[in-house]
Amino acid sequence: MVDLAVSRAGHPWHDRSVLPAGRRRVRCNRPQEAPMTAPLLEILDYSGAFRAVNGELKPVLHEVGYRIMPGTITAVVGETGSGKSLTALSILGLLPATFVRLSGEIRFKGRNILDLDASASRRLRGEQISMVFQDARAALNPVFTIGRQLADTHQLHHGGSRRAAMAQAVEALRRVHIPEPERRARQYPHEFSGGMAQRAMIALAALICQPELLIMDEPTTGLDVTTQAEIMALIVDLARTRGLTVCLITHDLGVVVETCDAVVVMNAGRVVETGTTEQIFTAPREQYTRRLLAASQLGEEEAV
Ligand SMILES: Nc1ncnc2c1ncn2[C@@H]1O[C@H](COP(=O)(O)OP(=O)(O)OP(=O)(O)O)[C@@H](O)[C@H]1O
Repeated sequence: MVDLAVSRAGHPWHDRSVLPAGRRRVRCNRPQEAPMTAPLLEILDYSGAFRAVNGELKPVLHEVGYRIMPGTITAVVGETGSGKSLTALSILGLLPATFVRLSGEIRFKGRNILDLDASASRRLRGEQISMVFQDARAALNPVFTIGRQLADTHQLHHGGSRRAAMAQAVEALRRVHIPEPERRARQYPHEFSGGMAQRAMIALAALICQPELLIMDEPTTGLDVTTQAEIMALIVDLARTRGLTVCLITHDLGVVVETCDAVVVMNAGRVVETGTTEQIFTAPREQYTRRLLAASQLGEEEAV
């Protein structure tokens, strides 16, 4: 397994014209850090299946294994149905009832989180790992204002007065560049645009919850290119200024080459290849990866 600990400095692909026309490159420019040793998250030989109505097991994840090093942005890429989301949902314990774990471990800071009791698991997932889903408006509660949702979560995690929690909510909206945050805090999710709702979700998941690991499942899908770039710039900024570790599930290899430190390539429930973004985009080892890059017209030109 490749350690996804990387330095961003001097990636040769930074100088290559691999971005589609009109794309803005968002760079982390994180200073070179001391070598990191322990992964924040480690998935080991994780296999799982869905139980059909007739009781049969249909395997969907096959000995999945990858590591995410602290402070990095790691992309998980692969075609639809390759197991990216199921693996992420396994980290959060949000799997459908019909999913059966067949083997493996998911270690967070060295501890297997699949064996925690329900309350320890809830605490860990609320406080140290949080997730941003693709459709932020659907993930937010439609009957409460955005400010109230952020303030409630702030109080739940950090206690304190209602007034202080609301001030933190407004500040979090400001930090994610929502204009007029005081006024916006009094609005409901349906009054937010898709991009603004995604920012509010990031404010909630990253700034209010203050997790160590933020999992983002297609956070920019459905947004226009400019909003996508702004959202990714925000995530990169949070990773750089707060040491946030990000696992980014995406189909958009343009976003990956612009923003990520490391890449996990999945296909048909298996990890095909892992490496630094530079390795994956300039010297992919596996044919599947080369095909994926060729299909997106990024990285190696070779069409396989
Ligand atoms: N609730 C479910 N019941 C049965 N099979 C499921 C269920 N959810 C997912 N699967 C199957 O598990 C496999 C992995 O799905 P998963 O959602 O992890 O893929 P993905 O890589 O995230 O795809 P996408 O990019 O389309 O989101 C697929 O074959 C999918 O059909």
